[in-house]
Amino acid sequence: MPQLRIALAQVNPTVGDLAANATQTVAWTRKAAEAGAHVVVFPEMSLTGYPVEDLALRATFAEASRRMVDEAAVSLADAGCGELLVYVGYLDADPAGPRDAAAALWQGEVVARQFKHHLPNYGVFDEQRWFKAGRTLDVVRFHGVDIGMVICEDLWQDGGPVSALGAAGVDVVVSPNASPYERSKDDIRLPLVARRAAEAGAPLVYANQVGGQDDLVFDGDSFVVGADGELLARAPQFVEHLLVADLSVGGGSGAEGTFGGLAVRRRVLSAEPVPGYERAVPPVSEPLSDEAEVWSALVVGLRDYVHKNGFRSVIFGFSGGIDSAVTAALAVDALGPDSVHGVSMPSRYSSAHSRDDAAELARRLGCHFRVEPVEDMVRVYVDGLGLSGLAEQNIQARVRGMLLMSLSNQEGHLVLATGNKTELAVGYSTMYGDAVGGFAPIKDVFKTHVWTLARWRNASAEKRGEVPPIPENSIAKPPSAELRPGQLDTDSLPDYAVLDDILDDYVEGDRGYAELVAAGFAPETIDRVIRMVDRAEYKRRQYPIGTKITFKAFGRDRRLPITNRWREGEQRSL
Ligand SMILES: Nc1ncnc2c1ncn2[C@@H]1O[C@H](COP(=O)(O)OP(=O)(O)OC[C@H]2O[C@@H]([n+]3cccc(C(=O)O)c3)[C@H](O)[C@@H]2O)[C@@H](O)[C@H]1O
Ligand SMILES: Nc1ncnc2c1ncn2[C@@H]1O[C@H](COP(=O)(O)OP(=O)(O)OP(=O)(O)O)[C@@H](O)[C@H]1O
Ligand SMILES: NC(=O)CC[C@H](N)C(=O)O
Repeated sequence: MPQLRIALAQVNPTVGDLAANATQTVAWTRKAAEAGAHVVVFPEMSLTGYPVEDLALRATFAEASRRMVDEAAVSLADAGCGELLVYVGYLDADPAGPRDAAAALWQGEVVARQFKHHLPNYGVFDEQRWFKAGRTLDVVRFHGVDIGMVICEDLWQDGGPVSALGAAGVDVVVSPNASPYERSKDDIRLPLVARRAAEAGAPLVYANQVGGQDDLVFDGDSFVVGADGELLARAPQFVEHLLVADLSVGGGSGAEGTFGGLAVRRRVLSAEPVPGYERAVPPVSEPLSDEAEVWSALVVGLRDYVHKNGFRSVIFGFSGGIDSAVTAALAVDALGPDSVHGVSMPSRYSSAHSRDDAAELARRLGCHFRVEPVEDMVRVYVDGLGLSGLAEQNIQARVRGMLLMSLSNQEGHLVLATGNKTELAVGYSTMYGDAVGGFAPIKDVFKTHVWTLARWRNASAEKRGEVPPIPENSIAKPPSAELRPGQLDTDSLPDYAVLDDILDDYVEGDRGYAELVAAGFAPETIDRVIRMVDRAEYKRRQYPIGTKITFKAFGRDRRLPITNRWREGEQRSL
């Protein structure tokens, strides 16, 4: 039976940096060559990065991407990797329009080229705006093995391109992917791909991107399944990795023609099987636990946003509360303590424990910390403008926001916003105040989940014999914005456990009023929450982006009009 060693290059490309991504392709192919691989599979659009969004519509970018594929083929050959068959992803364009494309490179040339067939157009994806769909499948015979390819969403279609490849006959299917992380998505992908392998009647090689890109983070988790769906190899999540797997597969006996409406083309590169060699046992990495997975997603999303945008450090307010404490622990895990600057900005309403807890947090993390009282600055506005009530309360948050932005301008740190998904949902933040910043690491984490993550992070530190980073007091105390004497979040909001349950149903589940009542929530609480959520749309639009970890994150996943008189449960007939 012919053998083939396949390497999955789980890399972290940077959108738009064609030259760096091509250099990365050569470097990782070299590693694959050293590992004795015959075939290397990179993620979807690995030369351009993913998603390129409206860059896809720029003719100059598409042209540069097409040129880079040819240059990459030559560079690979020049680097002594010409005998490896290398699958890369890139942006193509032809008279029909832009294409999400993959190419097979061999001996300095592009030997196969295929466009994505199914263009996802839901959630965060707008691919029908960006690309035209392909209609062909390019199979190559390499070392006597027929290799077909499909790109990401093509795998998610029952009876799609994979079943066409199965009908045409292939020995292996390789698949470049850029599948963004969402909680528990890995539990869906593996059985899905196993079903596709059965449909193809061949092993399936699933190579996924890793790393952060704006509000998306990719977990990698690349793997190989056999024709029977058995998991043969699996890469670790959230790190760049070269996964190498040996496959013994049936030798090329497929047909050309039209299958499932798609034209299957074939090209023979080399009919001779590779001489027998000793197979290695491929590694099967264990997936991370639920909380470790979310934590890693938030760390990688933050780190890549900061570094890929040219920053070396971040700054934000340390209030002694749980949100800024979790943000600080994430920032230190992502960037190291020397790149994190905490600022305590006490006002007349700040409690002694909030200052102490903030200082203790900084001590435990070993990050930079300073105290900048805001009382005098606040007084200038309050007295000068005659502010009172909510206006007086909010000016404290606004002075803090201005102070942080000024330090950012002066010292070059990126400002982080510390708001969580619950606050964002109900509009519980001050615009141009605690909502300022360039990136919001926990904006897709519900408040109750913030506490869970804090406890998990402390417990995992303890297990390693390290100091738990988050002061116990920040976890245990009742949350307060401290904008007026004795203020508690629960003065304005329902209890967070109830609130998060309703939000989960209304925001994530898109449930209607009657369904929320049927779920057992008190009608007056539902009314109140729905009104707060709907009214806060304008605030969310102005909020910084942050890493998506849920099925439906605020932003591209949930696009609602701001000017909107529809209210659940308030419909009247004429
Ligand atoms: N549809 C619309 N489109 C565009 N802009 C709109 C708007 N509706 C109001 N606005 C503007 O928004 C302003 C109101 O928003 P804003 O100034 O932010 O103020 P607002 O939402 O009225 O008050 C902030 C709330 O968040 C709470 N808070 C603040 C800070 C931190 C925390 C925390 O615990 O983390 C909580 C605070 O206790 C208070 O309940 C209006 O004065 C108006 O200028
Ligand atoms: N006294 C303060 N010193 C420094 N930063 C502050 C202070 N008060 C608020 N902030 C900043 O504003 C954010 C909003 O905090 P606030 O105390 O209003 O409520 P919160 O949403 O419960 O946040 P946290 O749990 O971090 O306190 C904080 O996370 C922090 O970054
Ligand atoms: N890039 C894509 O086609 C991604 C879509 C796919 N359903 C996924 O999230 O895995």
